[in-house]
Amino acid sequence: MGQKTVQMINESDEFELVGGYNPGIDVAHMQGMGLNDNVKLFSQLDEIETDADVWIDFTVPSAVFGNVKFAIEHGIHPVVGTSGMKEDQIKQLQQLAKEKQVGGIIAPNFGLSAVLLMKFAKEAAKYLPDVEIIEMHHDDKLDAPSGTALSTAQMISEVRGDKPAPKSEETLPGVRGGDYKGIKIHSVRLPGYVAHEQVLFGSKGEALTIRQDSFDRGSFMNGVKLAVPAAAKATELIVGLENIL
Ligand SMILES: NC(=O)C1=CN([C@@H]2O[C@H](COP(=O)(O)OP(=O)(O)OC[C@H]3O[C@@H](n4cnc5c(N)ncnc54)[C@H](OP(=O)(O)O)[C@@H]3O)[C@@H](O)[C@H]2O)C=CC1
Ligand SMILES: O=C(O)C1=N[C@H](C(=O)O)C[C@H](O)C1
Repeated sequence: MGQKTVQMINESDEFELVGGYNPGIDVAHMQGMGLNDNVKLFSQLDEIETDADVWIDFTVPSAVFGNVKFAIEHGIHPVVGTSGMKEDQIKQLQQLAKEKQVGGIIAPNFGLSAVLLMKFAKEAAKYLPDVEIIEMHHDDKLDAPSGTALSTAQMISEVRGDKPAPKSEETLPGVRGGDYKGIKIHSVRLPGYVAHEQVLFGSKGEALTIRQDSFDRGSFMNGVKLAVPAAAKATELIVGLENIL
């Protein structure tokens, strides 16, 4: 995603890349990404000195909270794609953003198909409250469930409330998947996959399946392009791309 972001910025007339950060910085690799000579590279958070307006974070679940906190504290508006942040961490960052008046955007998914899937699933759950989610990703993904699946479950539970999933004895532990307020989430990790999600609704005598597929990681950049100017003028930390579309 870092490479796609650099490519998108280099091709844009609106944005300029002024810096890059990676604690395990590999200069040769970064040079291969087509960075200009005036792009400053940093390998330690506390060494970052920049007049950047926006911080785009596609990193790892263990680092994202610290990165975004640093950005807000230094007046840089965050655009966050990294998954795996806990609800209380997001709340803390929202509070900090409010105090500092440095807003930004956290988007579990920057792909339009995924944003629409979440909206449609929330609508469907009003009428079809029995639902399970299957998310499918490449086998390098560090976290499970995906941020998108968790966000889908959160949006569905806003309209249907808590509803326990049917009880069944697991003769193979974990076989019924994770449980978010009664919504079962199943995470598939396979080579060849990119990012995909299905939301399955069941009812008496009928069913509805909503599916989205991200086949190319460049597709997430459409959402990032929209998020950057919106984040730069935001005074609070917005969660969900749908809130700026
Ligand atoms: N919201 C969205 O639309 C999307 C979100 N994502 C999410 O974005 C994140 C990144 O995905 P992806 O690019 O596939 O993952 P990768 O593992 O390919 O890239 C993560 C990068 O973060 C670097 N990194 C590791 N630790 C830190 C740190 N402490 N601070 C800064 N950088 C660090 C890694 O460097 P090194 O290799 O040297 O360890 C690596 O370059 C994931 O959480 C993923 O779920 C992905 C796609 C779309
Ligand atoms: O790791 C990925 O690839 C993706 N991560 C995000 C998530 O956890 O939902 C978004 C998209 O699914 C791709």
